[in-house]
Amino acid sequence: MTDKRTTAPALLCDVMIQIKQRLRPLESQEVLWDQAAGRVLAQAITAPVSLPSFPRAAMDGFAVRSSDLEAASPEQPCQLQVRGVAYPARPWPGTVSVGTAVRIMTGAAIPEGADTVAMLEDSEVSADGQFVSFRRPSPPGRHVIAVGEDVRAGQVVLPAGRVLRPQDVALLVALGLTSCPVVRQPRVMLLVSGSELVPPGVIPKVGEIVDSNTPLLQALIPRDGGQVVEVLRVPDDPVLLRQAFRQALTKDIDVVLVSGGSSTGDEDFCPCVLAEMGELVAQGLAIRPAAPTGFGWLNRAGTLLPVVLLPGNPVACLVAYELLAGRIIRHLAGRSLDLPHCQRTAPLRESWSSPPGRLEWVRVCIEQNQAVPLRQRGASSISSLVAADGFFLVPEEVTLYPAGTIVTVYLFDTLSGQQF
Ligand SMILES: Nc1nc2c(c(=O)[nH]1)N[C@H]1C(S)=C(S)[C@@H](COP(=O)(O)OP(=O)(O)OC[C@H]3O[C@@H](n4cnc5c(N)ncnc54)[C@H](O)[C@@H]3O)O[C@H]1N2
Ligand code: MOO
Repeated sequence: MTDKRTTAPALLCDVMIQIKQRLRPLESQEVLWDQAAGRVLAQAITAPVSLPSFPRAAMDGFAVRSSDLEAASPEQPCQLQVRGVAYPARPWPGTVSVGTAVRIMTGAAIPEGADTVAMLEDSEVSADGQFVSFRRPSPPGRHVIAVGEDVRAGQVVLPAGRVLRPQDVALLVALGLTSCPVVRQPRVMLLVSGSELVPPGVIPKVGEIVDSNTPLLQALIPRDGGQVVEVLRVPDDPVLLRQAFRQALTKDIDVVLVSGGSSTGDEDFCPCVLAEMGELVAQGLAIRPAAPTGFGWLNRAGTLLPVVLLPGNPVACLVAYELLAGRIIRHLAGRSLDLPHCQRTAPLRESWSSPPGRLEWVRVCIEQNQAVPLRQRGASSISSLVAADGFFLVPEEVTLYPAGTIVTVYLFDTLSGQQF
């Protein structure tokens, strides 16, 4: 094995520039509507039809000719002859002629001849049901949903790049579309290195620890539109690591995330193996925590496979995922590179000093609308991640945020149900 870290830590932004230059979002695939929510639309959708496609009643009442009720007043009600009933599934087939009305239910097609719906509440029906009278006019278009009022045929209803929401899928289906083109989901391989690791559910002996990074990553990756398709646990052994990297080259995957073995310890072989078998672009990033994070490429038959070396410490693993790996997955998935968290601003309750030249990721709680950095700062403390409401970032050039500085807090909870 060659020498350990010898170069200065790379800037995260420089690594991201290379990634954007060398990697394109994945190709599109057609999915059925029931698989579309949460996927990224690959092409804009143009409405093939108008919605509604026929004029519809917005209220229960009577479809009438507005001109018939022009003179209606409490003193001189207008009486019309009732000719039939229009239901949503059973349109009334005739034409509403002068002096006539058709009872109509909400959602039913407005029959020919009628141009307004007089509400049921404004009507008085004769005992035999043959006539109906109105005490006030109903202007043209009243309680009628016109053709194209919701969507006009030819209109762009959803732009390319949209992460489809449930209501977007409802619109697609309402327009008669049963599938749509979406960006293929990046397929991710997790390569989990560490001789001390036992899989989730196995009771560790002394010296062993449970692999908690795999569940962490398996839960984070779908948030960014990726799919974990392979998980491989490998002891800290360069021969087995080389074998695992070779295996990665045979798999139908788009990204490799390696957990552990990224640093300078005697058994941290991942950077060297990556350098040997591909290209190690960065060994160490100017970030804190997760400084040992590495990045590089494997070359699979001319196609570049990005490889992120995530530090083994759980907090560092999460930070390296959020700042680098998650961004690569979102880029491939056609999503924004911005952090996907809900954000809020809050003043810092106490001052915060930060090392120069490193982007710092700080765990924080929101208390009484103030951002309170956590006391527990260890890179192996999973409970600190659980206790935190979110994090804020301190840019490379900042060394001090005095108390009261307004920081942007990225919240771990994705829905804003939480009350602070
Ligand atoms: N001399 C130096 N030593 C270290 C440096 C350094 O710059 N110089 N950096 C430290 C930092 S910062 C970190 S972070 C760690 C990163 O180390 P590795 O990526 O090589 O990770 P490991 O040594 O394999 O593990 C570190 C720690 O995390 C535990 N671990 C590993 N994998 C998992 C997992 N899947 N689930 C839960 N916990 C895991 C592992 O047991 C170790 O306790 O290096 C420092 N050292
Ligand atoms: O990245 Mo390490 O977790 O800073 O200790």
